[in-house]
Amino acid sequence: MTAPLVDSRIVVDRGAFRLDIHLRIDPGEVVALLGPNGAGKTTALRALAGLVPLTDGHIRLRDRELDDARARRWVPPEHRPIGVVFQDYLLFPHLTALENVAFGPRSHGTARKEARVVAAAWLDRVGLGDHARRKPRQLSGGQAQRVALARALAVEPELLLLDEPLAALDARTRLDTRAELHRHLAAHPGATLLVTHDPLDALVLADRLVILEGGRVVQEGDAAQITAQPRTDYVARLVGLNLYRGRAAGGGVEVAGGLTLTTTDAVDGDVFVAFSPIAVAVHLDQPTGSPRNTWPATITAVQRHGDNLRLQLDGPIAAAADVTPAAAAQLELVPGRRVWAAVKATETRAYPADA
Ligand SMILES: Nc1ncnc2c1ncn2[C@@H]1O[C@H](COP(=O)(O)OP(=O)(O)OP(=O)(O)O)[C@@H](O)[C@H]1O
Repeated sequence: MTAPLVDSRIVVDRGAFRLDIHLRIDPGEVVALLGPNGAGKTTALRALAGLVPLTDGHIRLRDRELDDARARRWVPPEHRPIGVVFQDYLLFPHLTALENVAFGPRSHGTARKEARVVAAAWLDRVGLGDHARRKPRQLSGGQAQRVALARALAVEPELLLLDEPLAALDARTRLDTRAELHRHLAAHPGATLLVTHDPLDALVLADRLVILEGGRVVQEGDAAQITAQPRTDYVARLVGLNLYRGRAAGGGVEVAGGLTLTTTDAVDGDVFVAFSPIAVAVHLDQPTGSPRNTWPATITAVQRHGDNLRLQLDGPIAAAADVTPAAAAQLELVPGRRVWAAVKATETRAYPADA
């Protein structure tokens, strides 16, 4: 096992909110910090950058202690081998693209002339060599993002921090910039921490996902592990699954509302059961026949979901069900309608809750 590049315990108190996480990042690794609003993602990123003091814990980068709350050690941001791209890029409006990028190396002590040479090379690498003299207001959102990335990479940081790097872009630009960012991150020899609440950014750009909720890590792993076995409602929604906690015994899992779901996975004790909204069939009468789980439900909402419609169902368990527009029209699936939901045992996945 290689030694981690970043080894940290980050504790930050902000009034009623407390962030308390262990975060390790390997050399060359891209980690996405994912979580709902207010989970503490930006706080963690700002603590790593040296912009927020630790209440407790430490931040070690390679063999250097950047922060140690108890020893009262704190290395200021400009002396950290860290590059940051903020959510709104924070380009200086009165400086040209070239001067904005040169600001990175300048603030790390590089001489003016050399900083401009480095900056020009980085602008070339992000495809903006011919925009060097433009001011930020003369750049598109995607171009400003690339200037901010060039500025962060121009200091050759050991750790690159990206805070919602694509959030300010429209859908089309986002697609192109995401692919481009992926190339730059693959070429970046240092480690990267990416803060996002877009699961697609995380899945495309990151090697590993760390999921934060309420200032704590609730789950971490690669995309396959997380999508296979979500462990919280937030993660389940993120990967598009219905998720329930229950007690398993003899092939059945007792979940909420006295409902027992039959699964084909051999499990025992406290478990999660997950299934996709696509696996949920909706009927007007209780279906019989092949081994199915069925329960009565009321439609509470109908939303467009890709080519299908997504129904929110209330009942002994809350569930999302995807149906075709044709089925919805034929069965008159509208809010308030009482239906039967059905899921085949083979479409469910059950796994231990305390793994
Ligand atoms: N400067 C501050 N002073 C006091 N509390 C703050 C400050 N900044 C953030 N907080 C609080 O810290 C908590 C975490 O905020 P943070 O911005 O880290 O979350 P986040 O996961 O990045 O959220 P978002 O996705 O909305 O950006 C929130 O409860 C927030 O209200």
